[in-house]
Amino acid sequence: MNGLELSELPDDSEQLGSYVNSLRQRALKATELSAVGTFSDGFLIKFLRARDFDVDLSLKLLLNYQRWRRESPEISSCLSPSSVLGLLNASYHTVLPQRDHTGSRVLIYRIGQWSPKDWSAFQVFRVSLMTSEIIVMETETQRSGLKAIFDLQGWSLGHALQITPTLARKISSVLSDSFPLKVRGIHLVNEPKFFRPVFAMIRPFLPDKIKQRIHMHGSDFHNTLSNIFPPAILPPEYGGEGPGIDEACYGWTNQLLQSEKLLQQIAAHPTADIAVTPDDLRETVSSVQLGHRDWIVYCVTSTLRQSYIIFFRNVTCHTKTSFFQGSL
Ligand SMILES: Cc1c(C)c2c(c(C)c1O)CC[C@@](C)(CCC[C@H](C)CCC[C@H](C)CCCC(C)C)O2
Repeated sequence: MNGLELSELPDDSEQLGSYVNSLRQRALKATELSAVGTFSDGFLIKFLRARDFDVDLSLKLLLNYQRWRRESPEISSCLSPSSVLGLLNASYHTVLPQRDHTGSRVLIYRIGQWSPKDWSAFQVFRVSLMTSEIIVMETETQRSGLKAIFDLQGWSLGHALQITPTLARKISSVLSDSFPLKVRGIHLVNEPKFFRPVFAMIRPFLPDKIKQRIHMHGSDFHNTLSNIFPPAILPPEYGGEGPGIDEACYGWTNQLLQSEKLLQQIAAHPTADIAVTPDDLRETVSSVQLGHRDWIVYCVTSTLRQSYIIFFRNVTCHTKTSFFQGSL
């Protein structure tokens, strides 16, 4: 089976097991000296899918991801959507509700809505990292990657001064080999002439493959964008017939806010499965009792938006009702 066929298989299929185990062994060897304890299957599969199940390349990506996070605590240690709520409420960013015709997620960033007086480039970068961590949990996004539209209308000296050479390096790293997402296209629109010097800092560090995927559309982008993306999914502001940009931004802001806890866990334990506490469960037992005999099996979707099957044996009425108080 080739990488693309493997990528189509679900996370729990047997054929993936040997790839997951060999990446885990090599990652544990390579990170022996650091404090990383375990790697969950789900964590490793993201890196395998991102590199079409080439274990060498997946390992390299995984180590780069760890290094990037270690070297960028100013960005990666605080993944809290509520800490950048002002930016989100200004309609700076959205992930469109619908994928494009190839299955890619479509992201929009509107630089003009970022006031550089109020928000540092680190905070702005965190928005991208939060979105990336959320969408990379989706199997379909692991397979089909993302496309981003950057609207540079309103790009000013104040913005440019925030993009230091160090930050430019960090931008090129996440775009090339430090995050397990396939970048399928970057579309710049409304880019002014004086964006060029900033782009010139980022470009030299990008591999050819990514360079070729960056397109400059200028201010006459309505037609060109709607040739690339199905018009039905794009907001009218970008030449489509989908929901308006403010509505789309509002929708994604809510998704991010709902993921606050999940992002906190990713910032603290990026390599582990998401841990669930009784508190997470108590709020949202949307469950069915599947089994009987001495086992009681519940299927639970937690506030962290992951599903769990929970097995109980010999449950007394008391523990059951207190654990699921008010929810069943
Ligand atoms: C995983 C991942 C991350 C984390 C990511 C992006 C993409 C495509 C990813 O796949 C794109 C945006 C970026 C690099 C954050 C950028 C934050 C800065 C502060 C925005 C300033 C504006 C840039 C000067 C505009 C041009 C950038 C393009 C050439 C990418 O974060």
